[in-house]
Amino acid sequence: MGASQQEQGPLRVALLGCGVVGSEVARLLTQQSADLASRVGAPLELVGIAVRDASAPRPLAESVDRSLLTEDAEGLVTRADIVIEVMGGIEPARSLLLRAIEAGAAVVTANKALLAEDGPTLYKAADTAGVDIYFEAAVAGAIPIVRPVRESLAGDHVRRILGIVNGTTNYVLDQMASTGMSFDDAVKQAQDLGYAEADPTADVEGFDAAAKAAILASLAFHTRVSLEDVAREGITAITADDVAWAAQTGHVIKLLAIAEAVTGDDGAHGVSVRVHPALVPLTHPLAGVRGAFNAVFVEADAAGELMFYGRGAGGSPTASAVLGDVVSAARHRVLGGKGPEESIYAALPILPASTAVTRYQVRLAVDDRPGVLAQVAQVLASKGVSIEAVRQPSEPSDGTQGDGPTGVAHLVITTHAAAEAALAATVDAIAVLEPVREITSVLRVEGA
Ligand SMILES: NC(=O)C1=CN([C@@H]2O[C@H](COP(=O)(O)OP(=O)(O)OC[C@H]3O[C@@H](n4cnc5c(N)ncnc54)[C@H](O)[C@@H]3O)[C@@H](O)[C@H]2O)C=CC1
Ligand SMILES: N[C@@H](CC=O)C(=O)O
Ligand code: NA
Repeated sequence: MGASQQEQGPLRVALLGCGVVGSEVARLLTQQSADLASRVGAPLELVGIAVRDASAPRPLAESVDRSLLTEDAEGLVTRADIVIEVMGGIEPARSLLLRAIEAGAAVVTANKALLAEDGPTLYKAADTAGVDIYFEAAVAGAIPIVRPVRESLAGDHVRRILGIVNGTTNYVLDQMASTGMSFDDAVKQAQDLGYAEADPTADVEGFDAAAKAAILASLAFHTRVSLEDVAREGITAITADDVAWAAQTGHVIKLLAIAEAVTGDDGAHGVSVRVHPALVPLTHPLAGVRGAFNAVFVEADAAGELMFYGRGAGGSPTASAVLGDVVSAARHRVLGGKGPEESIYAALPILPASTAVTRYQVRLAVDDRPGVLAQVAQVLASKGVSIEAVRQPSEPSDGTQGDGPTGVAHLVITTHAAAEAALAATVDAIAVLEPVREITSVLRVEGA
């Protein structure tokens, strides 16, 4: 350690929230204090942990001094050099972060919901105050993806980001596919394991993935993208039957987040961002992303394809990302310098998700008699939707439809890439054909 570093006094660190992530941040800050001091060039002193109820029992590592727990979050943020926000929600998290920034503190947050709703207010406040704002933990937990997109790829042109960015839904879909567990039981397990948000609706309805997609899209395309710009569909409509049929046809269902450069009908360039369940071929690397793991593919003009993989949820992995940000902010305090500011110079229009063309798989139950397939194919042709494959598989081996009516055949039609509107019109026309009993599901196919 150099002389100037030895003279540096401790940096005061305030922690807001002591739940799944906060308790692990506190543990790492205290257990690894010697290493952190060496890496930063100054000790990091945890000066307080804001909680709702300081007397409530909570599992905390022995290294953490319980007298640091306080219910005075407002007072705490004004006496710190670095404020870590891991309490979640919009308020009071936003007000506390703004207050910390105004008081001159650098801030680190894992709060994707807040960033996707009102990130620009925080970024502007941080720019005005000349302090750092870091948020690696807000997207894909432990996986370094914010920093690579925000900094490492700052000299390139990102074309597309495609990934699994929600651990809870990936865990749920994986459990349903691999063990036959029910949706509700799998969600409960994800909650018990610390993957789910305080309200797991945010996970299963796709809000959490949409917030992360908005954050990544903003960084990748130098354009403000907020939660409401993201076309969102969660996994609550996915049935055990869908999961079984996906396997039968060589796929697995994943909740995907996709942000891509698109060209509108008028030739204008823009960005489209969407989150929805999709069929992924078993041969694609995303199909092998199990449990609460996440994976993100980035396609950039010069770099080509990049893949980021790791634990996307859970206390310890998320705390790792938080601590990395704390070290960056702390180094700036010691050595000078500052992290990047918001980059929105491109200001691209946000185009509807329907601008993107994708392949689809349409599953339907029809009368089991000659000529039906020809009728269905005729509708597809008349709507300009090209067929890639038609299968009439036997029912899934788990018998999910095994006691259905006799005389019924199941058709699985995979299309070539088609526009959303053309596909919707096609499905509507097929549904009213006389031998068609039911359109069982319509799912996008990605990653072929
Ligand atoms: N759990 C995970 O795997 C990940 C969580 N995150 C984000 O990290 C943040 C925290 O998540 P978790 O630790 O899982 O949540 P949690 O619900 O386990 O912990 C939140 C903590 O903040 C405290 N808190 C909430 N409002 C408060 C207030 N007004 N005053 C004082 N304390 C308050 C709660 O009492 C609780 O201790 C959220 O923004 C979440 O989206 C990000 C990545 C992964
Ligand atoms: N609830 C989130 C936690 C991490 O961001 C998830 O399941 O991915
Ligand atoms: Na991350």
